[in-house]
Amino acid sequence: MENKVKISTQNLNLYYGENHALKNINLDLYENKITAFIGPSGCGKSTYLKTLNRMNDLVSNVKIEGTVLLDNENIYDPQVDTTLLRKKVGMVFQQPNPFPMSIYDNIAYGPRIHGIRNKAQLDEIVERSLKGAALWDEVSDRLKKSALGLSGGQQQRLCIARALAVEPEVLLMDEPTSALDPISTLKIEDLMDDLKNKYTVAIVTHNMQQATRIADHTAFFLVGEVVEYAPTDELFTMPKDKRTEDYITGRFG
Ligand SMILES: Nc1ncnc2c1ncn2[C@@H]1O[C@H](COP(=O)(O)OP(=O)(O)OP(=O)(O)O)[C@@H](O)[C@H]1O
Repeated sequence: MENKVKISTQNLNLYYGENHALKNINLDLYENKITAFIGPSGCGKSTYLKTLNRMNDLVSNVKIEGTVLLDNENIYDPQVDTTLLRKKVGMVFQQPNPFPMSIYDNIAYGPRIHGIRNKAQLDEIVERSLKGAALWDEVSDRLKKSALGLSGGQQQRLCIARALAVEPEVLLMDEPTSALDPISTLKIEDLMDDLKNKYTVAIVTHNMQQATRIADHTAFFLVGEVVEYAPTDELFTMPKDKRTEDYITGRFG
């Protein structure tokens, strides 16, 4: 299948005060594909991920230059409504962070904020989102119970369901399995493979095996730069840059 660009990053620079954390990033994310960002700690992977739905806007003393096109529209245009942007480009974090409320209310939270009040409609969204996150069968009989009673892996799938509830087009995941056991990790990886049929997915991971298992494309970051970006199997079997080769063979990082 041909690669269609969903997000195009052009000459993106980001500074935290004096720290030039992203250096001239040019990278395209493809629709209905999973793109992984790998690289040593502090190289800018999370920072880059967060530029894709303007989460860094919330950091004080940050300066962002360049362009990020989502379906050919610049998300950094001053006219852009960041609430709507973040509805389109959802995010899942490293630590599962369900709200201290029922499973149902966790999922209904976003749709309610966007004005949906009708009970039947909310019921339908909750069921669809939990099914989409492969959690429905495990929780359908306890929707009114606290989300905090779920296991870590279930909580992370709940957070994915919460992201799906507002019908995003892109899902950003920042090390979504690093706090989970191997079985929960495999469940989330299977789920991601499903999700890409409907969404465009970007994931930061420290786990190179994970990138090879799930990602269509992988970008290798080093001190704020993208050193190499390629189809995952190429990047891991025939890296073009010596620094990529050194990293994937475990010589540093
Ligand atoms: N909110 C912030 N304010 C100031 N500096 C920050 C902030 N967030 C990140 N940085 C700095 O930006 C650089 C890139 O950090 P970032 O978290 O993006 O790296 P990373 O590759 O995701 O690292 P890790 O794998 O450890 O999560 C680092 O030098 C970090 O100290």
